[in-house]
Amino acid sequence: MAQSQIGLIGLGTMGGMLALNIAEKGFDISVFNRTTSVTKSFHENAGELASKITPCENLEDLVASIAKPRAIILMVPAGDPVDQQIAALRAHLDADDLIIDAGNANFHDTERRAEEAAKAGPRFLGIGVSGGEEGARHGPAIMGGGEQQDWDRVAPILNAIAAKFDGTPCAGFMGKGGSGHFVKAVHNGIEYADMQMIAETYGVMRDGMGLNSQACGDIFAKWDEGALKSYLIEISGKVARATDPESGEPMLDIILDRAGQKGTGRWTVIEAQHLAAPVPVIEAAVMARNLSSRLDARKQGEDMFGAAPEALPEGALSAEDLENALIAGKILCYAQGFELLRSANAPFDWDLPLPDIALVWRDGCIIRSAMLDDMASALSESPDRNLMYAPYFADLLKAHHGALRKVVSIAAAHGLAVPALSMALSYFDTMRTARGTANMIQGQRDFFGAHGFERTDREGTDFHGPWAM
Ligand SMILES: NC(=O)C1=CN([C@@H]2O[C@H](COP(=O)(O)OP(=O)(O)OC[C@H]3O[C@@H](n4cnc5c(N)ncnc54)[C@H](OP(=O)(O)O)[C@@H]3O)[C@@H](O)[C@H]2O)C=CC1
Ligand SMILES: O=C(CO)[C@H](O)[C@H](O)COP(=O)(O)O
Repeated sequence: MAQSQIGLIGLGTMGGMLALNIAEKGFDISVFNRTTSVTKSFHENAGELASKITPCENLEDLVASIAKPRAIILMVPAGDPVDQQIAALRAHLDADDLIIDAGNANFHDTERRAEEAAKAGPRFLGIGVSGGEEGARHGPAIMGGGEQQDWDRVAPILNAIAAKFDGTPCAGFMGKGGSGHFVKAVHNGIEYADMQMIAETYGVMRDGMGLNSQACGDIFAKWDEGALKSYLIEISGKVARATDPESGEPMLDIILDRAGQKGTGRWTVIEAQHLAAPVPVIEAAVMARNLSSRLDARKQGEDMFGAAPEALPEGALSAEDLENALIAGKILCYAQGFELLRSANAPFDWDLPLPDIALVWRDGCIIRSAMLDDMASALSESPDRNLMYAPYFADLLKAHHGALRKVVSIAAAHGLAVPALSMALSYFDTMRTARGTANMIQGQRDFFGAHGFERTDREGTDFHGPWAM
């Protein structure tokens, strides 16, 4: 019997769809799931793709059904499940077989697993996959990390299943170790920030401008025809326009305002702090998700102080102001994400291909957006330049930072919380202020701790002030 070209473990939301995608592209695939009934129903429902899929009830059968050297994708939750699967597989695999973790792993875990694999085998590749269920089925973006030879071995399959932008696969090798999962984490950090800023504009429209969900959805749909064209704006419009079949109410009106999270945004800001890389928009987005879960405390605050949001005066803000503010916020947030990627190169001895990352993100992934093609061009021209200083994006910022300031200031004056947009504005203002206020910090540090400071009028690093104790 012919053996499969690849195996996959974990037939959940992502794994099931990836397996169908792989089969559809003409590859024979063996699949295994912890719960056997899932494997059976997956195969029964695979339709005409079923003949390309070998369902397996245990790991021995899975391994035996794959051609050597084997490649097996793991699509299970991050953390212990991945380690458990690797440990279970190790007993059945040869040293030159390849385990591919395609989940959202913390890249530190991927680094560790790559080191363990280098010592004891089997081989190991960590790939970030983005696009959700639909992307996994019809074309995700894929960010690989590990040994180039292992990427090359499975690249024909990964390129075939990836989304295509003008015919180019949205899949790329990012470098060694955990670099693929690091790039995916930063992708998710940007995703958090993008989603949060969109949610903030929705809040201004709903609470400040008194628009209903349908009207907000119509505005998002219009924005999706302009500079903001992106998957997240598109689905925001669809979410806002949807009606709950049970109650007949707008879906948005019956969804609780408590956002879930699986940890990738948090990983991104923790790592950014370790690297001293400023990503304030992403930090604000993670903070906002954390605050969203404090439902009781927020209710207590509203009872005590009165509800914050106030209706805006007629004509105070237009949908165009919000659109332009979002354009500026989006550029600044992506700029921070790419700066974070760059700042990881030296400490991890990576050479992350920033222009290629922008190319990979152009389609298939959750943050795909019309701007990414221009970002790829700007990064190709000058990979070391902050995106906000690239002429194309600098011109957009010059045109739209006024709208960002208007939205943030009017929102603040009327109790409409816009933390991510505010952070985008603060970042922008800080990054165009040659003389900031850290001289005061240095004076304070020297006063209480004799930490020393630099002077504006002399060379040297260890000056002290005439502080009277
Ligand atoms: N959903 C999404 O949009 C995206 C998810 N990801 C990542 O992909 C991975 C899978 O996510 P998703 O498909 O959404 O998750 P699901 O919860 O839909 O599926 C999880 C799968 O993992 C299996 N599983 C769970 N725990 C274990 C375990 N301890 N040992 C073995 N198998 C286990 C489940 O098997 P069983 O049927 O037995 O429970 C199931 O097949 C995660 O790392 C996630 O972060 C990445 C990109 C997008
Ligand atoms: O990786 C993804 C999209 O790119 C997953 O959907 C992930 O679960 C999103 O993160 P969170 O669950 O924390 O919102």
